[in-house]
Amino acid sequence: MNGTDNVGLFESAGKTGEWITIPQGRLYWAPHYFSAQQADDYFKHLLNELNWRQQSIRMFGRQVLQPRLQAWCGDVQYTYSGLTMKPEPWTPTLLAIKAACEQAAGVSFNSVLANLYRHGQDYMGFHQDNEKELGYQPVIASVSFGEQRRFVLKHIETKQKIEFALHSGSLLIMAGETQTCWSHSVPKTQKPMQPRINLTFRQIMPTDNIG
Ligand SMILES: O=C(O)CCC(=O)C(=O)O
Ligand SMILES: [Fe+2]
Repeated sequence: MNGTDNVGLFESAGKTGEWITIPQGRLYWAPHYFSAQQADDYFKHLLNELNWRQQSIRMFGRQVLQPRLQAWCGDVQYTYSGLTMKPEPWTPTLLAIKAACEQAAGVSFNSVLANLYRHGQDYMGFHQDNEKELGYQPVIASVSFGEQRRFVLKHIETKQKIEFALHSGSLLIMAGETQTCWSHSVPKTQKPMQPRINLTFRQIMPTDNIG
């Protein structure tokens, strides 16, 4: 990680991570939250268990296929970029990982967006996870299994960039003002890349409760 001060050290059940204060945001970074073996097992299970789909979203009035596969699981549906995703049920693997993430995050999650980057040409462009269903200052826990990919945070105003190498077994939590003041992305690359699975756990408010 570059360009920030690391503040405080945090331990949870022997899995060491730290909360990091960035300008207008807060991150928790635990590079080895899951062991390499555990991460490898999770990768294989998730690859088989989840109902991976390549979905299309509306962009500039056109339907565009997303450059990755996704699955949405949990207790509530979710709409973003004009795409409403009905949730698939939790699997035992997802529930185990969710519990581990909740321990570090100190909050509970009711949904997960799973992303499968099949190769280096699969990516996620700069975006903010700031839908109103996520509420004020959402806490989003992101775990990675499989291939290591770059994760780039960019401050909306100052354009400052902070980069993480999200390798297998790592946990990154975004909290505080991070979704308001920063966007984030997983860039594509020409380098040969093996598949990577990312899970982002979220707490979604049921849409009827939003005024
Ligand atoms: O794959 C990642 O690390 C990021 C995923 C992400 O930003 C998202 O699902 O909103
Ligand atoms: Fe995101």
